[in-house]
Amino acid sequence: MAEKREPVIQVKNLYKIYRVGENKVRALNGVDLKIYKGEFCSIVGTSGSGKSTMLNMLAGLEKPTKGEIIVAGEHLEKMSENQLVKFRREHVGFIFQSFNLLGTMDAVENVALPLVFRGVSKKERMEKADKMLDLVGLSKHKDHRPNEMSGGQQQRVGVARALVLDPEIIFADEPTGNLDSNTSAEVMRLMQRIVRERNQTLVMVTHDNHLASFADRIFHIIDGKIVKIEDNRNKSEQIEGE
Ligand SMILES: Nc1ncnc2c1ncn2[C@@H]1O[C@H](COP(=O)(O)OP(=O)(O)OP(=O)(O)O)[C@@H](O)[C@H]1O
Repeated sequence: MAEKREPVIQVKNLYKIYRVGENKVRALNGVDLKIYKGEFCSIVGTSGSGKSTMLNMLAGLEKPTKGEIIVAGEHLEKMSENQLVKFRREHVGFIFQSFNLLGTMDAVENVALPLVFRGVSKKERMEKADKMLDLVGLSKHKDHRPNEMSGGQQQRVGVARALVLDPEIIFADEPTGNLDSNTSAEVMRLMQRIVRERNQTLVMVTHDNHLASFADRIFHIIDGKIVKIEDNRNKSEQIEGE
């Protein structure tokens, strides 16, 4: 059972409170959750519910007001900025809504780019990027630039680029926000398959219940609180901690 395994992400009593003038906004208002290795989890909620804040905390992009965030055995809330940069480089991959591809580079070069910062040789970079593009079904588009590809193809390049470093955890913020519903479903199925095959952990935030349902488990967030966890694998519902 998943519950017996060590979680790769654990959040305890997490709060993020923003001050806006005289007011306090409780973006996260006491969150507890566990995510296990190999899971595809989605965090779903309406605009302003706290999804992006949650993802930023889990990825070490922002500091909490209170609480613990333990990712890959490390306490993020205790880290300095420099330690967080190192943590992200070593453990985390990102898939963005806007793809963030470089227009002057072709698909292989875009996918190989993160490896440049790792000091990987050119030959090895190209080989790895080439393999990743095969994995995401873009074997025929390797020398295409972003403006010579469809939105779905561009996002598949984005997925390949996030995975080329073989990160333990991948974070995706509305990864198909710019795509039509059929293409979105295709990208979801692709992410689902790859994460399963490679036993990676994927955390996605979205406002879209249908897209969220592609995940193994779905965390519903309202006003900075997880109100329900759906388990798609056995279709039962559970409340965290029970
Ligand atoms: N830097 C900030 N300063 C003040 N308030 C903030 C800040 N960032 C977020 N908030 C507030 O915190 C709450 C949660 O915001 P968050 O961006 O996490 O929501 P979200 O669910 O991702 O929404 P969306 O789907 O619209 O992106 C909102 O009320 C928002 O106004």
